[in-house]
Amino acid sequence: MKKIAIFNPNAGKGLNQKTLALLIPVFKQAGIEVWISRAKHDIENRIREWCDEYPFEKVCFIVSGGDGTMHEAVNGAAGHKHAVFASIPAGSGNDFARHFGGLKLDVNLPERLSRLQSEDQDLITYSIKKERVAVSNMGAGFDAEVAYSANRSRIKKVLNKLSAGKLVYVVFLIQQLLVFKPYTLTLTSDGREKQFERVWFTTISNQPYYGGGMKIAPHADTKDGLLDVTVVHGLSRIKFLLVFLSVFKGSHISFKEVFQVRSDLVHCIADRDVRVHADGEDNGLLPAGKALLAQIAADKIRVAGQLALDE
Ligand SMILES: Nc1ncnc2c1ncn2[C@@H]1O[C@H](COP(=O)(O)OP(=O)(O)OP(=O)(O)O)[C@@H](O)[C@H]1O
Repeated sequence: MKKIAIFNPNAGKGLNQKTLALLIPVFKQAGIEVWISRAKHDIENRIREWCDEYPFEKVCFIVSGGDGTMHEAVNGAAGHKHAVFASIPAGSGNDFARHFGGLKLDVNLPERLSRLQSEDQDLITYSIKKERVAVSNMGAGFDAEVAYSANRSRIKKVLNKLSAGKLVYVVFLIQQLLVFKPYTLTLTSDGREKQFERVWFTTISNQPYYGGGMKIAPHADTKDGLLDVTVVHGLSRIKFLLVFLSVFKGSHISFKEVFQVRSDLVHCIADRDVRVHADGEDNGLLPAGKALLAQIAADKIRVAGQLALDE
């Protein structure tokens, strides 16, 4: 199997050049090609090229970065049946590795990698302007606005360097709490249509975690062929804050204003333009009245990584 280690030097605290200089010869010796990305979209594009170069060979992409980097990587390999992913969690959130497992970046990585089993896992396909995939979750509303503001802010880079990247989300959570305007949602899931008023956010989850360890869909299972939909609606600003904070523990599901359903196909229409994220990455605005369609992808994603993060 061809093995390629891909590094996003801008994720999290940034790449430690000294560590990498030490590791590159070890990786090469173990037959692992090393590639360092420079700019957004490079990983997606380069992985697509590799998949075209090796159409019938198994290729293991060992990806160092956060959830945004994993989002790029899985989109690059979408439709390629022989791609396997392993994650070196190096971002500020790392929800991919929290659920699927991650590898520590050290000289023993090649040996650990060779012992890992890979398994097929569900993947989300969604379409707004074009068809894309998301591996952990996607959503519309308040959380997408928080992620959008946080990822664009300069303070995230500074806080990441201080290993406090998550703090930026608290800053923008408070800001959005003051300005966010809830929307009306028409949701079709599990074959039924339902309307919700004063919706703060709608999340479509493949796995339990999002936002850096928040248990938004505590019972989500990446092998059940179903998406876990969460709609948080009908709350005052103060009560919404209370419910949102309870997501860290997963206890939000006991509030009557939190609706959850499982479905292989989900259809969302909002009454106003609403911001959408996929794996925490901005996907622009879903225009009012236009449908966001998300479903379990026909093809599974193969992931190697049983050493789940224990944070
Ligand atoms: N292919 C790429 N090559 C280099 N830099 C990238 C690439 N894609 C994104 N970036 C930059 O990397 C940073 C974000 O990476 P990523 O989203 O993986 O990690 P994070 O934001 O630190 O953590 P998380 O997404 O887990 O919260 C941003 O500064 C972004 O501009």
